Amino acid sequence: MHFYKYQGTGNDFVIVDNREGKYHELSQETIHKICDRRFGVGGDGFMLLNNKEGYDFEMVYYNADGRLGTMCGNGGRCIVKFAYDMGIRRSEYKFWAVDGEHIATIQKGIVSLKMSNVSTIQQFEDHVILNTGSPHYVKQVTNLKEMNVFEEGRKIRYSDTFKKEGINVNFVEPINNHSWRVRTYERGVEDETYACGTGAAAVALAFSKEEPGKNSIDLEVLGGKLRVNYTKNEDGTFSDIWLKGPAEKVFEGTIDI
Ligand SMILES: N[C@@H](CCC[C@H](N)C(=O)O)C(=O)O
Repeated sequence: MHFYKYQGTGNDFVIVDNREGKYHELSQETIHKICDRRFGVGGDGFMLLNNKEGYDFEMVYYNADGRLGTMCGNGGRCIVKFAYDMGIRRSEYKFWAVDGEHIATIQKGIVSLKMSNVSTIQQFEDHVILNTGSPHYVKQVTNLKEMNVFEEGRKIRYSDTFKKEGINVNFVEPINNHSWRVRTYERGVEDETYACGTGAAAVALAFSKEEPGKNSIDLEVLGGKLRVNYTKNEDGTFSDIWLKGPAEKVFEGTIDI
């Protein structure tokens, strides 16, 4: 199987062009092995680029554990860059993913991806839960640089409340008024990753200003910088959510499956 490896702020993915439909039947075990950093190519996730009527393509996303995933923001940005590199050239992309239609653009190496609208945010005493295409737990902490995100994130992800469905756990610390530092424990990878796009969007919305209006937040993640733009509506819902950042090809090759 010919594969391509892409990364967006260090969130890395193996991508396969499946427009001929040869790879619809890959097993969970095969995908898990491809994503293994010792026995396979290595990646936080695996994606198929499929044909889809009425769209430029369809994105099918699997977590590194080989299970079909919910939406992946950085994966979405990487697959748009992949589509461009494969000759699918558009000024504006329209593609289908597990949570519905997405729009994206590429400008000067920055891939901007429109995320699904968010209507509900659950506020708890010391954390926030919301779904930006994937489920996220967001908690503000101090000394984030020194924190053991793997251990602390894992405790929450495998707590009685979340162990069945799983959740992505984001720890955040403000840098200034418009930027936050974020580190994420990702469900399905079951480890800290260098970035999480739906997590970055979740952090931006979880700590949005009280007043409705347009806003822009910068997120510093282990693998670089992301930006999230959004509109907070009068009724407290969020729309026009854009995830922005770099996405690039790392290498390509073939693997026996
Ligand atoms: N890396 C992601 C999120 C991928 C999905 C996640 N692992 C889950 O199971 O919810 C991103 O960039 O959004």
